[in-house]
Amino acid sequence: MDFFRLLSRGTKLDNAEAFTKSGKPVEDEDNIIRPLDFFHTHSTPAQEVREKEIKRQSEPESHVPVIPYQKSKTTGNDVPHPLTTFQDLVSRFQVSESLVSRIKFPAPTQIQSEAIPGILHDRDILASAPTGSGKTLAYVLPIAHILQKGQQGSTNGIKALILVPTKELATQVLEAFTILTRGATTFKVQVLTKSLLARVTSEAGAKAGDVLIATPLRLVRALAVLDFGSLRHLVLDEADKLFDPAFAPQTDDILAHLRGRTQQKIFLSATLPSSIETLALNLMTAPLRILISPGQAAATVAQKLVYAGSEAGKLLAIRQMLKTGDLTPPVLIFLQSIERANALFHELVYDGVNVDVIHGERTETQRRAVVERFKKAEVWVLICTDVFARGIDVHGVNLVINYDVPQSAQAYIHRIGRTGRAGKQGKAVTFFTKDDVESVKIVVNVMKESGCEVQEWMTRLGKVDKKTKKQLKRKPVERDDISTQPKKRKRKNQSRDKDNGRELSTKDE
Ligand SMILES: Nc1ncnc2c1ncn2[C@@H]1O[C@H](COP(=O)(O)OP(=O)(O)OP(=O)(O)O)[C@@H](O)[C@H]1O
Repeated sequence: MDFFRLLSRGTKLDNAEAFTKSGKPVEDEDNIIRPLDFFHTHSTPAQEVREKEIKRQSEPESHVPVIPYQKSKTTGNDVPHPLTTFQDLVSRFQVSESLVSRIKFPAPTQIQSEAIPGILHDRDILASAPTGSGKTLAYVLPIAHILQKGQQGSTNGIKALILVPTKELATQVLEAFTILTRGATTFKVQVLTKSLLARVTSEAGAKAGDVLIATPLRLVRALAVLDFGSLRHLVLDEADKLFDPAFAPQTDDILAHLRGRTQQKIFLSATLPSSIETLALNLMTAPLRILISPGQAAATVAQKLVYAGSEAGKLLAIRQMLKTGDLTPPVLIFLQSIERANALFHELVYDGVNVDVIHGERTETQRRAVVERFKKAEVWVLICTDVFARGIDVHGVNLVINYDVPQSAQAYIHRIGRTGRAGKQGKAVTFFTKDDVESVKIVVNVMKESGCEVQEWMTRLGKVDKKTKKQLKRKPVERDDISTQPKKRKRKNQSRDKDNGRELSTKDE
């Protein structure tokens, strides 16, 4: 096949050694894995690197990097002047000195600079800006100011509703509000947890807070009992995800329920396909459309494609990286299904790696605990499905590995966007095999769009047609089993994983 002829020419030019599954060098093009050259720039032992990372996390605020500005376009009527400094908020918008003093960053990021004045001027906002560019603060800050100033009056209902696709992201948005308003808040921010849902649905008059952060699946069950009479701001964070088939029915119900009540709509994401843009613009009034490097991966992520030959080659590559100390923690590894994530988890646990796994079949408590442990650096390698691809901000993730090629450009951009955040540098590696002949084109295209250096064979791949793109989104590539474990142990692991799943159906939402 032409693709593999191109590929083999490209990889040979790489001047990299090739290995069989057994670790012996070979000439053969099949079943090969090539060393990941850019990892070889540092080979510090993992423990030492970890200590450095912890030290870096506790650096004083003055070391916070300024996120560089990128190509942007803001359109709409009467586009407000961008914000130059956070201090401008005091003179231009009478934001309190105490609120501004809690911002720990030296300057607003580009999206903050463009969106904050728009929100404070009461405009609807449709914004696309790269992963890790500070979109959360871009809406949390102005909403906190408006609520603190008491411009809402003293009614009891929900004044701001923030919709997000995952519970982890909901918790993160709550933290952003808490950091900004700690000790001085005149309003209450709540996540619609299982217990809050139970309270508002069973106790007459139970309050859901001034700001409610919710996932669509849970919110839709509480719509009838929540008081949206004073709603002023509706934020859809990861807006495109909230309109994809997994959430669209609930998101539609929520928007229909709120029709006519919401005063300001703010939709954000790092990826806004044109269909979602059209849909969003139809829901808005005289919006500001802010596009910062739309459809591109964050410029701070060094992207790399690695031909792994076969499924066994991928596992070998991971083991090789572990051996050489190239798997510098914290690391995220994405797989296409829960079953595969569990299988890789059992392989790496068996290898003695400090690893955990997060996906939709783990209970809410387990998910919370895993994220906490990963944030505290108690877990070094976190295996995940796309449930962890959106919005999650873990300080200093060094490396994202796409063990399985993602099924869309959006999934790829969000997955690799877990590294290279807030102006820091990160690395992303995508393994592919001959099963990925179409999906790898999507990755190459994003690499080209993001200005990455691409090898000669990549430039000849062409694009995926629309039909194939749709098929890929709907149905993941069928792959060989990951597990190398004896049948008996494999069955034991699978039954333990199933128990986790059963626990989910009774304990989780
Ligand atoms: N002005 C700023 N300067 C430097 N860092 C900032 C600034 N504002 C926010 N950050 C930090 O940048 C990181 C990424 O922010 P945030 O999670 O809001 O990104 P995002 O654009 O929403 O990303 P994603 O698209 O992945 O959800 C956070 O750790 C945040 O604290």
